[in-house]
Amino acid sequence: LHRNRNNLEEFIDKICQYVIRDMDKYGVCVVDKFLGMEKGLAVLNEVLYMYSAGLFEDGQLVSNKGSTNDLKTIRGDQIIWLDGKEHQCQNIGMLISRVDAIIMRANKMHNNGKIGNYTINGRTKAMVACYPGHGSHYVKHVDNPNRDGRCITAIYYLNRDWDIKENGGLLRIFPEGWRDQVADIEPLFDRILFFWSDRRNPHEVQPAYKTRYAITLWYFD
Ligand SMILES: O=C(O)CNC(=O)c1n[nH]c2ccccc2c1=O
Ligand SMILES: [Fe+2]
Repeated sequence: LHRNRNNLEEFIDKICQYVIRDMDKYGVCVVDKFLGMEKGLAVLNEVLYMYSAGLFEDGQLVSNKGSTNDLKTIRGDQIIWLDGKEHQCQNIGMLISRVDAIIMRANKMHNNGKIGNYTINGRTKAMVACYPGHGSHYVKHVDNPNRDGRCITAIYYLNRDWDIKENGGLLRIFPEGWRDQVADIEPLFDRILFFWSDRRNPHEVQPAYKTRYAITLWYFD
């Protein structure tokens, strides 16, 4: 266990350098193979179990232009809020503590205890979101447009064998200052994404045609 702990510490340090550099440079950072296959699957199985148990709240109704241009209301994202200490959520809890470790370490390591210009001192619970397919999407938005305290969005994706052409569900970020460039992020299994939550990063979830799961944490300063 001791050896694993060292590896974990080293891993967290490495990821942390990467997050600090990319957040400073782009305001967006993607890390793949965040937990590894075994732990990633354990998190996915807990999410699937809760979904099959009907624990997700009903998705918000989103009006969608139907094929004949009539307004079709479809169910958008369905969510459940967790603190990771619930029964049957210990792997989700482990994921949350790994992300916390990265953010807290980045806080310490970077220009006297700040990441960007923030001193992170808290976060929301974890929001597990499911886009049920059938074109469910999320319109272009800013997570924190009016200084509600959230400064970093962290999204962990759980979608195995995801084919963006077939299944859609692309996350497109329109980073401020990138002119007409965009950041297209596929919601791939065991991928984690960080970005500044404020107006620097308007983003949208394009229509998904297969069930699409993600776990989001928002960090406060
Ligand atoms: O899943 C993604 O790739 C990006 N997802 C989002 O930007 C996103 N942003 N804000 C929300 C607020 C409430 C419920 C779901 C969401 C949501 O999926
Ligand atoms: Fe968002």
